[in-house]
Amino acid sequence: MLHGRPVAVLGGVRIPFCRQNTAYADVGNLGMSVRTLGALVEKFGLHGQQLGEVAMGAVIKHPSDWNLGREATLSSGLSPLTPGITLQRACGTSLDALITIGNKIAAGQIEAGIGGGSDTTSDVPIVYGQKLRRRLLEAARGKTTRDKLAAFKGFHLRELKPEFPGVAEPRTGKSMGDHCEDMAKEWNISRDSQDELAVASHHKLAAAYDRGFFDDLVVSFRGVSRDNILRADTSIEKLATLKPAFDKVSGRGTLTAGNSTPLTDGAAACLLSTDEWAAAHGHEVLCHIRDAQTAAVDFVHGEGLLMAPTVAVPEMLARNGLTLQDFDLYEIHEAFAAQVLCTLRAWESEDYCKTRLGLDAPLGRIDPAKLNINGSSLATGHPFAATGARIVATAAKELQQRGGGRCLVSICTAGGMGVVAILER
Ligand SMILES: CC(=O)SCCNC(=O)CCNC(=O)[C@H](O)C(C)(C)COP(=O)(O)OP(=O)(O)OC[C@H]1O[C@@H](n2cnc3c(N)ncnc32)[C@H](O)[C@@H]1OP(=O)(O)O
Repeated sequence: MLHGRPVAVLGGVRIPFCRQNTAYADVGNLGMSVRTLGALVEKFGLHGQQLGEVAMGAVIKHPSDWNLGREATLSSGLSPLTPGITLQRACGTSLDALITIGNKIAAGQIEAGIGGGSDTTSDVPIVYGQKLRRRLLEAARGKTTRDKLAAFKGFHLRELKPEFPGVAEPRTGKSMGDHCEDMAKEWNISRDSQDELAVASHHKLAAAYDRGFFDDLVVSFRGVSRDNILRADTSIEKLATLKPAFDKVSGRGTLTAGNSTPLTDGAAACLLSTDEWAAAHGHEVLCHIRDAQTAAVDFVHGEGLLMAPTVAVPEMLARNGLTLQDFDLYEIHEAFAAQVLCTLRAWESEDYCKTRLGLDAPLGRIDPAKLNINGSSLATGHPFAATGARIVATAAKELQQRGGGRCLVSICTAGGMGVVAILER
């Protein structure tokens, strides 16, 4: 989809992203989403207005969040006649939310809508095992005290053992970091190159904050005004001292706390519309979403878990008659420094491009000076479902400030998928 009416990006906002168990430990997805949507409503003067749709998502979600998109909309200041939907594609969630809104706009179903996402790694749903859950339901249904007590016949204390949401892939039992460590070994990605990319991300983000780039993109929340993950004073020498975080035994582990995204809380959202709606409401169009694509890899049988963007991008380029070099900016989500470097190396590899991607020649090298120029997830942090909207808001503003250009957005996700898009002004 998206090839219908042009889909305009009018802008976005986010709250500062915060390390797990810090400033947002007691807020949860709904609180973060409401603050973010409320700020977007404020920024674009949307009080009381009815939009076509709000699509929000969260990866780690409480049942009490209910339909997060609708619940957050109801507290955002928008008209209660604005519908809301909740969706989820792991780390690609809010880019997918924006594509969903964009497709509705392109198809002529709505004139304007919001896409975004939120994630908490602090206020996570911790549940009891199935046996105790069944007992509790049975007890709740019991009409008499005797019935209720009967539900606990044979109860054992071990049933109280809590179950935490896992960060491991259900099919492999390995964490994202374990999978990315495998990828780094397969593609011979050195520790130094990972640390260099991580330090550069922090320095670029700090510089962007210092020159005021984020002044209208990041709204303070809970007394925080900048991502508390950002370390402007980090250095390659400091990162070199950190121990491997995932492969701790082989002596060949290269992923550390410094070149991996930390567990993060945060939320972000963007406003999309038709060109006509933007003009009628007095808003500048920052850029358009030209196209988008998703792909998946068979990580269960050996492909790199986070390599799906390498497949999605050439499919999207071919459809649009573009080469990998036809971009002024590249926003590649930094799940791990190694994942970005594996992706770039794969696109440069003649063997991979021919045998895996079915291309005649490698996609080639990109200009590193155009990559994540305002920092990315290694420095901002990565609240899974918020990252896509953070990236689109950042890239749209950068394109507007430059007065034109084209940006490739690329996000890898858990479950071996990739979501990519082209932004253009
Ligand atoms: C598709 C996707 O996006 S997949 C990605 C999904 N996300 C994930 O999987 C999250 C991955 N990350 C993690 O699991 C965790 O952050 C880990 C395991 C990497 C690290 O966890 P922790 O060990 O708790 O990290 P912690 O924040 O304590 O940092 C460890 C040390 O490194 C130091 N450190 C971390 N980053 C930096 C930095 N940039 N500069 C200097 N020092 C740093 C810390 O100060 C700390 O030092 P200390 O031990 O002296 O206090």
